[in-house]
This record gives sequence, structure tokens and C-alpha cells, in this order.
Amino acid sequence: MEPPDPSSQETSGDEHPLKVSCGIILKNGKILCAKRLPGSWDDLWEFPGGKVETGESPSQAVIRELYEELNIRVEILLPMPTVLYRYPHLYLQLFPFICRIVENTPQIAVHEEIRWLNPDEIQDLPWLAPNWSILSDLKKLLEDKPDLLNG
Ligand SMILES: Nc1nc2c([nH]c(=O)n2[C@@H]2O[C@H](COP(=O)(O)OP(=O)(O)OP(=O)(O)O)[C@@H](O)[C@H]2O)c(=O)[nH]1
Repeated sequence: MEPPDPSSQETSGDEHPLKVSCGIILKNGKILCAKRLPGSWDDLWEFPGGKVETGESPSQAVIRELYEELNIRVEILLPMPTVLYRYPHLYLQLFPFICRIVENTPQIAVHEEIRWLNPDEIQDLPWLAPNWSILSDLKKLLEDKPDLLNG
């Protein structure tokens, strides 16, 4: 049998989802929610974060992204279950982390708006599709560990 052609190992992306980390920042009983900038199909709400870069772990990525996007230093309190989601144009793996702010106050740089909302209120926002699964895990987590909400 012939050895596989290396170029044929390029895939549609299914085997290698794009890794994106996001931070669920908790403080004083509220959760930080961010609205993406208008003008694209994903003008919806998300948890701040972004793509995991080469050589970086998902937790390193979220710490870097939260500094770049909101000018805050955070500490990770807990990783949450990752979410695999297939957009029509993108196969995504989201790595959500529960975080607390250790330095600075969030400043908007790449979002249209940020809001601090309580766990009931966040259900009313129009979220990016993969995030509904995170919201459901978050609800269960906060029922078990309500103290997390105080950051
Ligand atoms: N940051 C973030 N991205 C999310 C979430 N949920 C979700 O589906 N995504 C998707 O993940 C993808 C990458 O996120 P991003 O655009 O924030 O990444 P980035 O900051 O590295 O992008 P850039 O190339 O504009 O710098 C987008 O397609 C976005 O729609 C979320 O909660 N937070």
C-alpha cells in the first residue's frame, strides 16, 4: 500500500476545530456579557475571548484575550466543559473559563457594549448559538456553587 499523500491530510476542518477561549467573568453576583460589533453576521452576545494561537494553551489564550479586549488581568477559577459547534462556515471548539478580575476595570475596545447581568437576565440576550450550551452548564454550576458569583 502507498504511504498517504501528506497533502491529502488537509481536512475540511472537521478533525481540527478552530479553538476559541472565552472568559465568564463573575463579580458581585453578576456576569460580564459582551455584544460583538455590528456589521457582521455575528452581531450577537458572547463571552469575551478569541482564538487560541499556536503554542498557546486555551487558558493562556483567555488571559491574553481578556487583557487585549478589556484591559483586565484575570485569574481563572474553573474551566468549564468545552463546546463543539458546527457553523456553516466554521467548526469550532469553545473553551469557557470562569474568571475573576484581579486588576483594572473592563474597558470596551472591540465590543459594541458590555453589561453586567445576573444569571436570570443573561438568558434574555441574543447569544451566539454555541453559547446556549455554556449558559445551561453555567446555570447548573451556579446552583451548586453560588459563591462563585462573587468572583
Ligand atoms: N470570543 C468569543 N467567540 C465566540 C464565542 N462564541 C462563539 O461562537 N464564538 C466564535 O468564535 C470565533 C472566534 O472568535 P473571535 O472573533 O472573538 O476571535 P478573535 O478575537 O481571535 O478574532 P480576530 O481574528 O478578529 O482577532 C467567532 O467566529 C465567534 O463567532 C464567545 O462566547 N466568545
